[in-house]
Amino acid sequence: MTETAAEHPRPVLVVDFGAQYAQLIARRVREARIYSEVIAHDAPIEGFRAKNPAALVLSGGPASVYAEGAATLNPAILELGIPVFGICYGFQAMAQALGGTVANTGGREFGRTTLTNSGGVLHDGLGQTQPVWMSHNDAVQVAPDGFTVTGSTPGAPVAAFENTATKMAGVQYHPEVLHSPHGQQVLTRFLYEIAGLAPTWTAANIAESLVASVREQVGEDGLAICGLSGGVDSAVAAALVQRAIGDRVTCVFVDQGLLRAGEREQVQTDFVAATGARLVTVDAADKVLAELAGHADPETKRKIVGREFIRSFEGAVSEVLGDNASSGRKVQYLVQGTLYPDVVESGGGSGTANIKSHHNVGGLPDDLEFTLVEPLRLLFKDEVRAVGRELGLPEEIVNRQPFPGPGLSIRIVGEVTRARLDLLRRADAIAREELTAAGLDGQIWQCPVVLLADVRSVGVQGDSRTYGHPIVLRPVSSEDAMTADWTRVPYEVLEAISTRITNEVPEVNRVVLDVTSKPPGTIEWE
Ligand SMILES: Nc1ncnc2c1ncn2[C@@H]1O[C@H](COP(=O)(O)OP(=O)(O)OP(=O)(O)O)[C@@H](O)[C@H]1O
Ligand SMILES: O=c1[nH]c(=O)c2[nH+]cn([C@@H]3O[C@H](COP(=O)(O)O)[C@@H](O)[C@H]3O)c2[nH]1
Ligand SMILES: NC(=O)CC[C@H](N)C(=O)O
Ligand SMILES: [Mg+2]
Repeated sequence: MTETAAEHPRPVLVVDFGAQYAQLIARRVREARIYSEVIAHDAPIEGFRAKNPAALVLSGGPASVYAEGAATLNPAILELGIPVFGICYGFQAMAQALGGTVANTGGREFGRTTLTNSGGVLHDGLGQTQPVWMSHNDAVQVAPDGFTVTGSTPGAPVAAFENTATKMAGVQYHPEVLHSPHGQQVLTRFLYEIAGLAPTWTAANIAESLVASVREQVGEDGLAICGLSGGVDSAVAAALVQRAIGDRVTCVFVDQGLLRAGEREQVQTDFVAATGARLVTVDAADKVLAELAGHADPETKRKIVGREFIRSFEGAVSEVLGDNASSGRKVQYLVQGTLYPDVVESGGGSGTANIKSHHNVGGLPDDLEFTLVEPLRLLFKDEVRAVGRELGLPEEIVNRQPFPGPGLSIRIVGEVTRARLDLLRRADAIAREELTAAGLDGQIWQCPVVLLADVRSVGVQGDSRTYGHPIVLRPVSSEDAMTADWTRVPYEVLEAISTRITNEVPEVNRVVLDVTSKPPGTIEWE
């Protein structure tokens, strides 16, 4: 291990004008293997300079550039002398700032549109026309001096422009969404051909840079505990931190009584076997179930779980310190495998709504005394998996389906009781067994099994009337959990699960399938 911190790569900064897709753009830049982060459009110019960006991408946004109070493009950032790419609002803002004109021309376009190419570097090799995804009311009327117009659509005669001398370019459409099939290629052409950047952000470099920043944060003698769940994110976070500070980190696994069948044993054996990490297990089931008693509101349950995790970590400190407990040493740092979707759904983005408080972000108590170490906070799951592979974690861990920290508490719609947990565990084990037996684990992102504890319906079993609970199957496919679709599980497999659950779990007389995408639904029911 080297002792010097690896130099952090110069980022491509995505300047956020209130876009739906700012993080998605950053992710697409990283897919082109160039490091990228999001920055607020109104961050002070010193903030931009401090990041030493390699290029800027100006995002879309809801405002009109000519409107009073619109999110303004600070002209100083165009004078940093670095390449700039504008998307939608960013394209319009750039046009206006550089002397072109933007107006509401009546040419609004939403959804699929055909772009006609007219030369240039961005669209080179894409043929005469290409489908692009649009979402705009305003349009650039006149491109700024020095820019060549390289694309047009029926509603936007100036739909793309570029100035290779100043390394500036922009497009009215959204190259970052999958519905613009050549979008990634266009973005990549900007990065490589116009901005002249090299693809160096690989899993190996990511791991190295994250290890270096953890080492810098925790310092030479800081002690840390790492919340370990058996899931992908905490396993990768633990492995990174282990690399950074060696045995000064101890993993703590908390059993809140909300786990699925077999999970505790799996963490204790698999993870320790794979990494040799020191593991302390906390049994918090009695306390957590007592705290959850009487609560049916999802956000209340999430906050209780979040708070109790921290209380368990605090309680584990003396065991972690062991012989050092009397020496006055402190465990100051708490490592969590928090990912970007956890942050954004908890309302942690700039101006984003709170959808649900993830226990490790929005569910943290106010009196938290640990300093958080969250090396994966800006990444998406597939990026984390790549880092995990790079660190040598086994595929069984890296490919594991996600399971939420609040566990079965957010899969029981209603109050959480031991009897309900027991019922749900039996149903869940059957669903998992059948999906695995059918070889579907690789296709499914995860399959929450949900108990509608306050709903009952009438059934007939063995010629008798039953009045039981429904179980919901929620198999989903996803790339990063930000959006998801319901997985088309073959009917035979669904039938096997339904038959077994209703036969083997006497409290259940109905099994239903959730056929809702995200949005409008979310993956978990609470
Ligand atoms: N049972 C647990 N004991 C200790 N820490 C936990 C536990 N469950 C969750 N955490 C902490 O909360 C973080 C967020 O949980 P989350 O479920 O999102 O991640 P994960 O379990 O590591 O990965 P996955 O998303 O694959 O389940 C974890 O990375 C871990 O730090
Ligand atoms: O550790 C976690 N703590 C939480 O509080 C939490 N809430 C949701 N999830 C997981 O996040 C992903 C997206 O879930 P939703 O569509 O339900 O928001 C899915 O993978 C969910 O399982 C959580 N994970
Ligand atoms: N998606 C966007 O960035 C839209 C930009 C601007 N608000 C328009 O309607 O034209
Ligand atoms: Mg988990």
